[in-house]
Amino acid sequence: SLGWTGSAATEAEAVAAINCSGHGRAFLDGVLAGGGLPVCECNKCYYGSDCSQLLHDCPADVDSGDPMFLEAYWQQQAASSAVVISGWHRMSYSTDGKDYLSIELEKHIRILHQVVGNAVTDGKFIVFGSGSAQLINALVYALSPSNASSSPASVVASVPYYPFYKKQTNLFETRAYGWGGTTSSWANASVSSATNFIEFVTSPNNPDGLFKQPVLGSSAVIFDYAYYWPHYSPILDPADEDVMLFTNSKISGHAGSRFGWAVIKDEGVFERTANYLSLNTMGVSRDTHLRVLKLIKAMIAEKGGKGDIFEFGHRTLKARWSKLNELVSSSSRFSLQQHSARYCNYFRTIRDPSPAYAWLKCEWKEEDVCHEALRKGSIISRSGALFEADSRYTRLSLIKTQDDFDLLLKRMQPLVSHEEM
Ligand SMILES: C=C(NCc1c(COP(=O)(O)O)cnc(C)c1O)C(=O)O
Repeated sequence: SLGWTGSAATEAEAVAAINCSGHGRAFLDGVLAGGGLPVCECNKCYYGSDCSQLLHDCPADVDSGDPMFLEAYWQQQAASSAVVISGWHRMSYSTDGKDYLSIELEKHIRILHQVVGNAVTDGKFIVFGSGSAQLINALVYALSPSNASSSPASVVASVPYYPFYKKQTNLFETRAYGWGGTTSSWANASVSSATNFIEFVTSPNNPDGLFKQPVLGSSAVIFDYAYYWPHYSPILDPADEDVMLFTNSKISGHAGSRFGWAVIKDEGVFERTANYLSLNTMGVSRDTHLRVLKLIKAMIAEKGGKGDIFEFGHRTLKARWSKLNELVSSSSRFSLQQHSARYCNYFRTIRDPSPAYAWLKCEWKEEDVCHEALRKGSIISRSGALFEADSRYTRLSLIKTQDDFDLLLKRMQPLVSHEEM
């Protein structure tokens, strides 16, 4: 018999057995329906107690980068990815590692980077964050001048950029740093050496999927490698920068677990970042440490095997890209960001990028606000204006559920069948 874990296992199995017709799932902590079992939580546009009904005039929602394309993978890896949390698991504020880190989890993060070959972590420090979202401002704080006498750091990014960089900097700004606009607005200005910049560089980029490099030769650059994983990108050389940001949301797909990390070379910057986390939340939930360790161990164990998550992710996104490319190239109405194939050190072959997002351009003259044109075609996308780019562009998330992607194609089909008036 299973002893004290028996009831936890029985509950988990019962909820996993609830049938939601493949268009939803039930959770242990879901709202209880009649009969005392949690309800099915349905994918967009599906409804009914078992999610089997499809709403006919429901828009395809490809707005958020919600990485649900990996849910199917973990349902296939049920045994290797489950963990039982005892009632007395890590109740203390303190952890076994310094600065609210867990020793085994930090070790396995380093192994994961080694196995994938996408980053150098030897001789560098690691800080955990509740999502890399929490580390965005922690790193800006850590890289800003600590004495009031120096001029504030100007936080900048190149268009199109992930909106959080500007939103968070504006919300949390102090006299030590503030949002300094886009790099292009500084390119021509006579930049005095006194202006110290903190430049965000996302590579591959959100939303356009392109590899990016720093533009201003800033003293401090935060490289956001959220998408530098084989699901989305050929793995060229291991990234080896002073400040690198990663998120598990886009690796295992567990955005809901809120776990990211920074890899930092300079000890002073590490200490300031760790101090921020200590004062902000005293680290990341230890329950999350346990779960993420289990997931990372499973991903490492399956490398190169039939359960390799990166093979699953790449295969899934490659298939989605080929269907989307086929649709878009059949008409002059839209165009997609062109990507070039590169040799991938992970798959040891030349491969196309399969970015998380499609950066779609509306080519017809009168459709200069692209996300509105798509909305009329019952597609919810994320406007290019949010990335400070031209409204002729809009972002399509390709990493949501298969239902979301299938509905996107269904809604795109009629749009590419018309010709310009
Ligand atoms: C979910 C989305 N972005 C997450 C993201 C994040 C935040 O992810 P976290 O789940 O907070 O770790 C950080 N950096 C970049 C470049 C990102 O794209 C999105 O753009 O829809």
